[in-house]
Amino acid sequence: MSTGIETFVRYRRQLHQIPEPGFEEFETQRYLLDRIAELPQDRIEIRTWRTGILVKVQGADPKRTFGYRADMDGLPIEEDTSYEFRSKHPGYMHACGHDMHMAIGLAVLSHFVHNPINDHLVVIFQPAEEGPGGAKPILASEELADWMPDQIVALHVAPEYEVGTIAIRPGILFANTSELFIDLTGKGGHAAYPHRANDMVVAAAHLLVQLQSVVSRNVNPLDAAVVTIGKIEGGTKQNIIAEKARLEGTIRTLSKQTMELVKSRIESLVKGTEASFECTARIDYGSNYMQVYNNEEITSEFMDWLRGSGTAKLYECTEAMTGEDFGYFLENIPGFMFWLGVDTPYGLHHAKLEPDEGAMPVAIDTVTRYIRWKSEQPLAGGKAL
Ligand SMILES: CC(=O)N[C@@H](CCC[C@H](N)C(=O)O)C(=O)O
Repeated sequence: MSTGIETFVRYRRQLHQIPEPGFEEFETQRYLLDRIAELPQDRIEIRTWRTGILVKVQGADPKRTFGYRADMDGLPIEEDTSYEFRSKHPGYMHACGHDMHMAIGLAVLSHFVHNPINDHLVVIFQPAEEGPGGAKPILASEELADWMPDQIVALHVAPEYEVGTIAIRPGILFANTSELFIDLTGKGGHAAYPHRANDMVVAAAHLLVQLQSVVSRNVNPLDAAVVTIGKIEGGTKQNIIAEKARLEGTIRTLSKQTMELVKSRIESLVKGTEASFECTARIDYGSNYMQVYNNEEITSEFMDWLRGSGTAKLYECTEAMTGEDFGYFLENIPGFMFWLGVDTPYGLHHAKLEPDEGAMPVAIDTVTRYIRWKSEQPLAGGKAL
């Protein structure tokens, strides 16, 4: 593996071409293992966990372990970028920057293999961030147990910030999330005999509108919550009354209490739908993600370091209603996540997302210099950080 930025930009483009769903990142895993095999092997150990990869770089005189985490999965989006290196997997796209997160991970790994520090480094390539969530099970895995970092860092591309900007805040950065799947079952029938059927397309339409009242009428306006239904399905043909309908969405809140309130209101509305439309309903909350809570002390220290380092312009941002299963890492390991400005008019999860690759050297420089600096700080009173 050569070490110039053009190498990692090339890797990002190659990864961009092979987006895969969560826990099916087989080609991605193979690609990363091939790149990791090109590194000098004498100071690294490699483990796989499902479709993920853990790589440990041995420190010269280790007292602690630093971690960098990159997510690996793509999204079910038909790409509509102007790239020559568009996705080769029909219907799938890296529309959340995970291709860049992984390429930056390879660069961080390569940097510390070639330029050792005293402490250990573990780079974690984690599957299934978009769902159902790889962070929680990888944290519980045997493969990570004896390599558990003492401090961990991750980043996420941010279309709304200029290249050269890092946005972060101590404390909560991203929301608590819960997926939401509602299945309605009524009685299908002939389109011309509505009185003999219970139409689940109509029931779903009413429920969809009622769900909009949860945030606007049940959540304190000074609190924050989102209920988004991103997909709705129902029926089989234009002249058949639909027996079944399904709503798929996500709930976001900045506190666990609000998550409970939102879920209990949704459950009441769904019960009401059963009564009103004489149907049965089933709610499935899919996967839930812990909020991303940046360790206040370490994040403030990083922000002070960043102001002095000049590797990027610091912006202290507000919380976002995005979700990230990196929250589970931060529940267990002190550390932080930051937004990396990639300056593009289209947002995350958009078919035209084209993050500016000029952000890659900013991230690589910041992460490697920060970890090196942190590793050189004396340990106070036997503490790991
Ligand atoms: C950074 C980002 O976009 N993350 C995703 C995480 C999705 C979690 C889960 N599948 C859900 O939809 O609740 C996001 O949509 O924020």
